[in-house]
Amino acid sequence: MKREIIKRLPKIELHCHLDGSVRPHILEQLAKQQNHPLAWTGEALKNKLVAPEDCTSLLDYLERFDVVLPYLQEEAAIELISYDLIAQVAEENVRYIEVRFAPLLFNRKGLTIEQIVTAVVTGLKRGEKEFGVKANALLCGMRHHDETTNQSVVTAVKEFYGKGVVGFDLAGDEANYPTALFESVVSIAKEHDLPITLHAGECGCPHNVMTAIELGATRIGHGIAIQKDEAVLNACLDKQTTIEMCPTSNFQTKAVTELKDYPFQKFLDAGLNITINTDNRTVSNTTLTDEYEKLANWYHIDYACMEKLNHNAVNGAFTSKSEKERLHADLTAGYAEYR
Ligand SMILES: O=c1[nH]cnc2c1ncn2[C@@H]1O[C@H](CO)[C@@H](O)[C@H]1O
Ligand SMILES: [Zn+2]
Repeated sequence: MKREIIKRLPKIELHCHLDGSVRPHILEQLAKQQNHPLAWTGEALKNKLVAPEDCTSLLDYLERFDVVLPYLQEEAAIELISYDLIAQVAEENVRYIEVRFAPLLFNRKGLTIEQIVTAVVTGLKRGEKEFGVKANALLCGMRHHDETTNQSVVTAVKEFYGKGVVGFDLAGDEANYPTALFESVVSIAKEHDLPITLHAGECGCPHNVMTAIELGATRIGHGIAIQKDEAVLNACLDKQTTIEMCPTSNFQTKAVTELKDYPFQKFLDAGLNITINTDNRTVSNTTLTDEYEKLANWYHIDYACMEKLNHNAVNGAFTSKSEKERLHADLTAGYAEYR
C-alpha cells in the first residue's frame, strides 16, 4: 500500500480524543489569546505534548494532557480546537468522525457542562460545513471523578442526544478504577437507551471488557486484553462488539510492548469487528494515514482489508441508518479501483 493512496482513500474514525489532538501551533495561539504564556515553544512544546517512546504506562501517557488542559477552559478555545480537529481529519479524507472529550475537564473557570458541550458541537458543526466531514461528539466520564460528576455527564448526553452528541464513554485510569465501579453510572445511560462505548482492556484486564459488555457497551475502546481470555473474545463475537483499536497509542501506554503480542491479526482472523483509530493525534503524534501505514508494514494488509476495517467502523458508528448507508456507499466507491 502506498502512503499517498492511503491518505487519499475515504476513512472513518470512531476513537479520537479532542484534548489529545490539539495541534501545537493552535495551543500557542490560545496561550497568546489568553495571555497565559506557555513555558515551551516549537520543538520543546511538541516534546511536552507528545508521549515519549519510553512512556511507562497509561497513567504516564495521560500526564501529557496536563499541558493542554489549562488552555481549554474558555468557550472560544474549545470551539476552535473542535473546528481545527475537523480541519486536520479533512486533510486525510476522513468522511465521518466521532470526537470524544470529558466536558468536566473543561470547567476549571466555571463553564457549565451545557456551555462546554455547546462549544464543542458548534466547532464540530462549523468544521463539518466547511470541510464536508460528518462529525459527532461522545461525552466521556472520567474514572477518577466521583459518581455524581459522572452522572451529570450521562445527563448531558441525554440532553444533547441527537443534537451533535451520540454517546457515552468512560476514559482515564483503567488500572486503578476497574469498570465494575461504574455499574450505576453506565446503567443510567443504558436505561435511557444511550449508545455506550467504554475504554476497556487497555491495562491488561479482560474482565473489564466483559463488565463493559454486560453493562451495555456495544463498542470497546482498545480491548487489547481480549486476547487473554477466550470467553471474553467469544462474548465480543456473540454480541458483534465493535473494537476500537489504536495501534500507536497501544504501544505508548504499554498495553503491549512487542509486535508479536499485538492482537490485530488475531482479532481479524477471529472475526471481531475491529476498527482502526488514532486515539490522540497530538499525544500519539499520529494520523489515521500513519496508523494504516503501520498496519501495512506490520501485517501487509491490502486495500481490501483497509476497506473492510472502515466498513466495520461504519457498522459500529453511533449514527442513523441512512447516514451509514451513505458512508458505506462512499467507501465502496472510494475503494472500487483498489480491490
Ligand atoms: O487511551 C486512553 N485511555 C484512557 N483515557 C484516555 C486515553 N486517551 C485519552 N484519555 C483521557 O480521556 C480524556 C478525555 O478526552 C483525556 O483528558 C484523557 O485523560
Ligand atoms: Zn482513548
